[in-house]
Amino acid sequence: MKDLGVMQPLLRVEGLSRSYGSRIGCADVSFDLWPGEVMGIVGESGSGKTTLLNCLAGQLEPDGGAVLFDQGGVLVDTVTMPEPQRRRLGRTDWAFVHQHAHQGLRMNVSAGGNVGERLMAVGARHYGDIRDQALDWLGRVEIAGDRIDDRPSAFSGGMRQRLQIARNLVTGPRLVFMDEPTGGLDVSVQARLLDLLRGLVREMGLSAVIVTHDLAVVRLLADRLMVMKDGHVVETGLTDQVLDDPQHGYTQLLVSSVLQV
Ligand SMILES: Nc1ncnc2c1ncn2[C@@H]1O[C@H](COP(=O)(O)OP(=O)(O)OP(=O)(O)O)[C@@H](O)[C@H]1O
Repeated sequence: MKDLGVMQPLLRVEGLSRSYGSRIGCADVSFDLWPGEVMGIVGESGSGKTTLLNCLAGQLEPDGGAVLFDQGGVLVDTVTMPEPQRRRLGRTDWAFVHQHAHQGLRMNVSAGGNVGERLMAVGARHYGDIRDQALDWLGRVEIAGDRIDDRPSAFSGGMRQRLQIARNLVTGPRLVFMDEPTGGLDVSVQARLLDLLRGLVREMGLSAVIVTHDLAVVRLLADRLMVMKDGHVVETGLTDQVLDDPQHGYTQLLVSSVLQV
């Protein structure tokens, strides 16, 4: 029999809340994320998805609650840890894919440099190795190797987003946060990107938290789903279960596309 006693979540979120004055951003959010699991967070505009993601990723200070991350078998609260330690996590164990690629890329640095920089942040020093790995990753995100010295400002929206993904995944992070990774792109470009992301998630066994208002994105990528409304989690469960048999009235509206999300 499997010893379930030794299993520990990668991330444990407890009672996370953040308000903006009297306006609720997110309130009392709790969940566990297991290694290799992808959690989708859905909800209409203004439901608190981005606030929650930013609090999880240490980019926004919550008013209360804990974000515990597994470090060598111990769950450490990343909210109360010293800032330099949290920044280090952001460079090593965590990755953040922004909706707008320019927020996650250095637009005036070459594509290879954008990828190589992350490797250097975790200690890589050998120029040849860094370039080889960058080249390999450009290939994995379907960017031709001869574009390695081009700047992302010369790339299309889809290419920029794929480059941002390469930059984030090259170091093998243990947890990836994604904010609307396919948002703002043409539909055909979205489909290709989604396909690519699905391949990478499966191949690398990625643990991720993905915020989106696009149910097709969670259908393809997320194992589990959290539905948010007015800052609160109203429903949570396995993705297919929630989408095929939504229990909460709000989720039913969301799934039946009555709500404009
Ligand atoms: N900087 C801010 N100042 C004041 N209120 C904010 C701020 N950021 C978000 N809010 C409010 O917090 C609530 C949640 O917003 P949030 O951006 O987290 O939602 P969202 O689900 O990510 O929306 P969208 O899908 O449109 O990005 C909203 O009522 C929003 O108006």
